[in-house]
This record gives sequence, structure tokens and C-alpha cells, in this order.
Amino acid sequence: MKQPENVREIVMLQPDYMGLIFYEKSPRFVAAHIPEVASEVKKTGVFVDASLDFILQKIKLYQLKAVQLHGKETAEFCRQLRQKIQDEKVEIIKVFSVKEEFNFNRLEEYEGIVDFFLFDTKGKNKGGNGITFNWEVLKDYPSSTPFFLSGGIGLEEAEAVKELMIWFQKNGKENLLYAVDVNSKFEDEPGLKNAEKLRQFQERIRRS
Ligand SMILES: O=C(O)c1ccccc1N[C@@H]1O[C@H](COP(=O)(O)O)[C@@H](O)[C@H]1O
Repeated sequence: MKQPENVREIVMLQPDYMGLIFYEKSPRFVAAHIPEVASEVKKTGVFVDASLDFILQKIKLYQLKAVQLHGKETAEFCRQLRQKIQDEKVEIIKVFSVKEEFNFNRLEEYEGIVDFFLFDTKGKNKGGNGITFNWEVLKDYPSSTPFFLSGGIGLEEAEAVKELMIWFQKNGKENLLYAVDVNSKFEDEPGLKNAEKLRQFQERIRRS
């Protein structure tokens, strides 16, 4: 999200999280003022290999409730960030890019430091590539840290998302697939979300 009026419109849909991208090379880079949003909507800063100071500054300025680390941030970096924000209730979401396969051993050193993992598709850009990955790999997810599903999710993927949610429920892992992260497939232009498409998506994935 980056346009004030669009933020107001999308908040009405009561998303759990709302992403603000603080990566200058992104067409979604937040340069404008972002209006206050209801406290239930967690404003999430998306960063790519940013410095600790830069992240801390944005947390304060935008009252961020979560940070999404979308670069090559190490576990040690996440630990330092956690230490700096331990008095504020700011969640840390660490992103991993996936294509056909994924080595889940990579998560181990982040366990207990970050709140969530997020799986996005490996692509030519750091994020916002608009392409899905092979979600079958997630059925081998070995961790107890909940994760966000991301990467190229649009209205056409609603049924497949629901099937995956049901699979996790049926296999006693209902708390692991914690959230579904959508981005470019719901835009009229980069950074401008289409409220009607998002409403339809919510309706489709929430329908039991
Ligand atoms: O969207 C961007 O421009 C972006 C730039 C740098 C890092 C992350 C970015 N977006 C994140 O990418 C994923 C997937 O997006 P999409 O659905 O494939 O468009 C999502 O987490 C965005 O927050």
C-alpha cells in the first residue's frame, strides 16, 4: 500500500496485515504519508537488506506492528533486531524464496528468533514477481513456527489456497499456515490495490 485514499479503502476490508514497502527499487516504495489505520490492522514494513537503524526509524515513524525481512538478513541480524524491539510488540517475519524445492534446514538458525516465516517465489525481482511456486514442498514443512504463504496469489488461486488450508487442517497442522499474503495480482497499477477483487478473494477463501 502506498496511496492514502487506497489505504483507507482497503482498511475497510479488515485485513490482518497491511504491507508498506521500504525498498527504493520497488514501484511500490512508500514515499507519501500513510494515514492512521485501526490498530487491528498490523502495518507491516517490508525491507530488503536494510540497516537496523533504517528499520527502527520506520517502525517509529509509521507505528509498524510487523517487519517483513525480504532480503538476505542473517539470523544474527534478526536477533539484533529482536533485541532492539523487545519492548515493542513488533513481529518479525523472515522471508525465504522458493522455486521447485526448498531445504528446510535453512530455517533452523532463525527458530525462536523470528515470529513467522514467509515463503515467496524466487524470481528476477526481490519480491512482487507475481508468480507462484510449487506449494507441494510445504507439505514437508518440519517447523512449529507458523508461516505466511505468498508469491503470485490472485483470485484464480483462491481454490488452491483453500485446498492447501484444508490439507494443513486435516493433517493436524492447522496453526502452521497462518496467513495468506497477496500483492501484485490485486493491483490496478503497482501500489494501487483493487478493493473489489480483494473482497471477492476474502469471500472465496473464507467460505467453508
Ligand atoms: O512488491 C514489491 O515490489 C516487493 C519488493 C521488494 C520486496 C518485496 C516485495 N513484495 C513482496 O513480494 C511478495 C509477493 O508478491 P506477489 O504476490 O508475487 O506480487 C509479497 O510478500 C510482497 O510483500
